[in-house]
Amino acid sequence: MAAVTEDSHDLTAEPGSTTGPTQQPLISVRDLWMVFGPKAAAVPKNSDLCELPRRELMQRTGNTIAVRDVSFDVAPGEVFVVMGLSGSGKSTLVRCLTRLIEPTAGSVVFEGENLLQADARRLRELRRHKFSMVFQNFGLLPHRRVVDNVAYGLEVRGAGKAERRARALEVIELVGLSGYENSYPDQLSGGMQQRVGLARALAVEPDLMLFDEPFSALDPLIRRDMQNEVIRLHRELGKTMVFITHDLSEALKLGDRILIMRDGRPVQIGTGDELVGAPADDYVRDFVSDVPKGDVLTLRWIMRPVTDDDPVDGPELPPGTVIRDATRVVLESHRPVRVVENGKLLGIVGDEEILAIVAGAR
Ligand SMILES: Nc1ncnc2c1ncn2[C@@H]1O[C@H](COP(=O)(O)OP(=O)(O)OP(=O)(O)O)[C@@H](O)[C@H]1O
Repeated sequence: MAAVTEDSHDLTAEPGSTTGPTQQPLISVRDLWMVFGPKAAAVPKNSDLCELPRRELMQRTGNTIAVRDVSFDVAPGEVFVVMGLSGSGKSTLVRCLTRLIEPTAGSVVFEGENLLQADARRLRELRRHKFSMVFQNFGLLPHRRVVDNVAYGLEVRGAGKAERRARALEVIELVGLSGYENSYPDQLSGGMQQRVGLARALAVEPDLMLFDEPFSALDPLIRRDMQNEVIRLHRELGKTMVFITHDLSEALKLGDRILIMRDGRPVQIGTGDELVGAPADDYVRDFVSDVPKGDVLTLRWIMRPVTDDDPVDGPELPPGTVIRDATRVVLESHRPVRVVENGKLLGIVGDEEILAIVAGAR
């Protein structure tokens, strides 16, 4: 796993890993900077200023670097999570994707189009037809019934009343809110209000859904329900999602890949098992230290090469099997499990490898 170096933007996993979009990306971000303050554009070009600690840069120039040289691709249908502590630049980064905040430098290419060159009219069109956002504070219109909140994006787009209502009722059912069409937001619990937020975002059939810490304000149990809801909707609809969170367990649960940010910098991009199995630096290592490894890592991470002494007639499992799910098979078998991909024997896993993880030795 490559850590960030001054001359390297490759934060993805090493060859042979399972990650990284292989098809044409839906959205492609390159060398993106967002600097707040006077003469912001000068900052990315000035390596001395870029290296200053936050406070000093502010004192000397009045600028804050919120997003610092970030590059990544999101594949169609992927759930891409941006994770980091408060102030790490997550919200700014995601707002730059649709130019709700105007980036200082870099490029954002969406479906082959450089969004930084789009004029105001084209941007409006894209925001109405291609993107939708789910916010932490729900962002519902208090004086509108659920059905009218959900239909809002279609109304802005100029859809007729009957069409709007039909589509709104369809997505209200999809998010499990049938029966509440005529309620007002303040008659609903937080979780239900966020379901309305989800329905409103889905109603416009966007190509890209952006989630800005949508569940942070919810109680833990409701939050878990809503995470499962997003997983279900993603499975059913296959939408591409960019999801911001500061919660690692949420990131691991939802993300196909996760970008970890620190002080505006990208620290590592990878699947959950890559972050846990090969953290790029001490910061990521610290972040993932409490994650139960057996719940995240797969057999690929613990298999050992086959030697002449190893019996090779044990049960067979694919390398992507999560260790937790393989534990019983391995421990119950008298022979090591063979890790096989496309008919090829990659390695074997025996009791020792499993127990080392369960006992926290690896
Ligand atoms: N409009 C602004 N003007 C000046 N500085 C800003 C502005 N918006 C954000 N910042 C600064 O940019 C940095 C990144 O902020 P951002 O809100 O993107 O972080 P975040 O990771 O989303 O944090 P949080 O989870 O608290 O929202 C912070 O130092 C913040 O103070």
